[in-house]
Formats: sequence, structure tokens, C-alpha cells
Amino acid sequence: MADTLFTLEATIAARRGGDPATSYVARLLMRGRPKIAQKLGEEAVETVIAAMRGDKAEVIGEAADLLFHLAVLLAEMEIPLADVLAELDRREGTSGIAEKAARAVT
Ligand SMILES: N=c1c2ncn([C@@H]3O[C@H](COP(=O)(O)OP(=O)(O)OP(=O)(O)O)[C@@H](O)[C@H]3O)c2ncn1[C@@H]1O[C@H](COP(=O)(O)O)[C@@H](O)[C@H]1O
Repeated sequence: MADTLFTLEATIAARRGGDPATSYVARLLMRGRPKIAQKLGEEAVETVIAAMRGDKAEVIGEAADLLFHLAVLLAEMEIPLADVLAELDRREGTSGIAEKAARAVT
């Protein structure tokens, strides 16, 4: 999965400044952060709706749209995907329950 996302990250970077008539990524980057954030939100909602329907094939498609638009948002904000993966690595082994309990006492 990480390889796929790193390839996508490189493709998105290469599209920066490209022709919005032929590249969806170039068009989205040109429209700016609010539009990218809106698309990310829409894809999140569509993923939730598909999940509530229990349609796994639809969830796979919507989840791919969601990850793609998240990758575009990270690119627009110049946040390397590696930074997000490093944060997940940092969290590895820390239970969400334990982490939340620790937050509650501070
Ligand atoms: N993974 C994707 C990918 N996933 C989804 N999409 C597009 O995301 C769009 C989302 O669908 P919508 O109907 O919501 O989009 P829309 O109608 O244009 O949205 P509005 O702007 O009208 O709100 C569709 O046009 C999809 O084709 C993607 N477009 C591109 N990629 C990757 O990005 C690469 C570069 O794409 P281009 O920049 O288009 O060359 C491609 O080779 C792919 O690897």
C-alpha cells in the first residue's frame, strides 16, 4: 500500500502546474485548498454511505477516491506522505483506549 501511495504522490507532484484541461490533478490543484478539502469531505461522506449500505465493492471505490483526494490535499499543503506514515509508525503499539485515558488525566 505504501508503494502505491508513494507512486501516487510522485504522480501528483509531477502534475503541479500542468494543463487543467487534460489533468484532473492539475485542475484540482489550480482550484485550491478549499475545493480539494470539499472534495475530500464529499468522498468521506460517500465512503460512509457505502459502508452503511454494506456494499463492499462500493466502499473499495469510494475509499480509493478518499485516499486519492487526501493525497492531493497533502500535496497542496506540501506535507510529505512519509510524515503521515511516520506518525502512524509512532503510534504503533499504543492502544487508542490507553491513549485516550492518558489524555483525560492531563
Ligand atoms: N487516482 C486517481 C483518481 N481517483 C479519482 N479520480 C478522479 O476524481 C474525480 C472525482 O469524481 P467526481 O465526480 O467527484 O469529480 P468531479 O465531477 O470532477 O467533481 P467537481 O469538481 O465537479 O466537484 C473523477 O474525475 C475521478 O476520475 C482520480 N484522478 C486521478 N487519479 C490518479 O492521478 C493520476 C493523474 O491524473 P490526471 O491528473 O488526471 O492525469 C492518474 O493517473 C491516477 O493515478
